Amino acid sequence: MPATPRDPAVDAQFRLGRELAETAARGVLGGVFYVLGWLVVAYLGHLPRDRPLLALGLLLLFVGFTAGRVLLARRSAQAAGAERQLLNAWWALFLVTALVWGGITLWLLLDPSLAPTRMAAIICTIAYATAYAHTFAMRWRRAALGIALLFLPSVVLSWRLADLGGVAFALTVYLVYLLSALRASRNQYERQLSLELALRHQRDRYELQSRTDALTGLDNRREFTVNLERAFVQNTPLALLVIDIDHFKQINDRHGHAVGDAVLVALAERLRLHFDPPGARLARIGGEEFAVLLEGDGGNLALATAEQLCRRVAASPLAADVAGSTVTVSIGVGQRRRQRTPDEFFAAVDGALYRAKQQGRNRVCGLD
Ligand SMILES: Nc1nc2c(ncn2[C@@H]2O[C@H](COP(=O)(O)OP(=O)(O)OP(=O)(O)O)[C@@H](O)[C@H]2O)c(=O)[nH]1
Repeated sequence: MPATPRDPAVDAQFRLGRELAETAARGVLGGVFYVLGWLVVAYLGHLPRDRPLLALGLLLLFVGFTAGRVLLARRSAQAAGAERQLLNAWWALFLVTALVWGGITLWLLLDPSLAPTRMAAIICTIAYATAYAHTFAMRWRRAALGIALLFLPSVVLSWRLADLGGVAFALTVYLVYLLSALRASRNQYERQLSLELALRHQRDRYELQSRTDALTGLDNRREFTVNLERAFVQNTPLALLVIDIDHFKQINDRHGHAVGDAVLVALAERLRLHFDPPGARLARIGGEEFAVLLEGDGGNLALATAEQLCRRVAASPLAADVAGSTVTVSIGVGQRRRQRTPDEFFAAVDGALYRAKQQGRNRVCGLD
């Protein structure tokens, strides 16, 4: 059974897509909280009355940031191929918002006339920084920068303002807590993502196994049926070979089951060399029975290709252990013409294989 290839590029793309989806889901509402925070802070500081233009200008700025988030969320939903640029745009918006809010708190703390609104501003700052630590740990360095932009002005200035001494201590302790919470969230995010990737790999592996023949690695009968039905629906030129090893029971009886298996594996390898996947779909559809679906131009050459294969198998031993005895195959082959269903087509080609067996084996029979 072939192993499922683990493609690091596919994993990286999955991580990026997942990160963008989570950033968009968590980020889209955040802008509204800055608008609300600013409304409260401006109201408590009597800014609409004392400095209406500034109050309105900052309100419009936060509304603009929120609109930017909504636009980015829309684009993120159809991001195929532009995930990295969109993530950078999200973070630019987050960090600019944090910078503006940090600047506002700096101003509020420095201006004694705005003392009544300081606590509201600090509480909003704590809330915004907490959101960074718990919901944006996917990029911990950027989140730490966001926390610093929001929080440092409050921490630094509260240490310098005599009336905020107690708050300064609490803010400093909280900042340390936030940074450790950010680290913990980051580890949890990574663990969850790794688990999800492992589950995806497991799902892909089971999915591949359900389509593949365990011994030869070719498609199994179920996959063959799916491909035959699909090719039928697409209505492109289509040919089918059904190949059966002659007297396979004798090979098992004479040389043992393990050698029989080796012959099956060797024939599968011969088929891979003889045909040209993916133009041909190769399957093991029964014990010692194989099928080849040829789509497109290859279908026109089916009879000649089948005869060549038949000759080549008879000419050289399929596996070292049966070198003394000749292994041959019988092949039924046909192009899709009047058959109305995949079952009808398969039955017709299988009938051709039956005739090849009846006529003495080691030969190719086409449709009547
Ligand atoms: N080694 C091995 N043998 C298998 C496997 N699957 C089926 N067989 C054997 O394949 C043999 C098929 O025998 P038959 O159906 O009588 O066909 P045959 O001997 O090839 O005779 P003709 O098809 O008439 O030429 C049986 O002995 C099965 O046990 C397998 O996976 N490995």
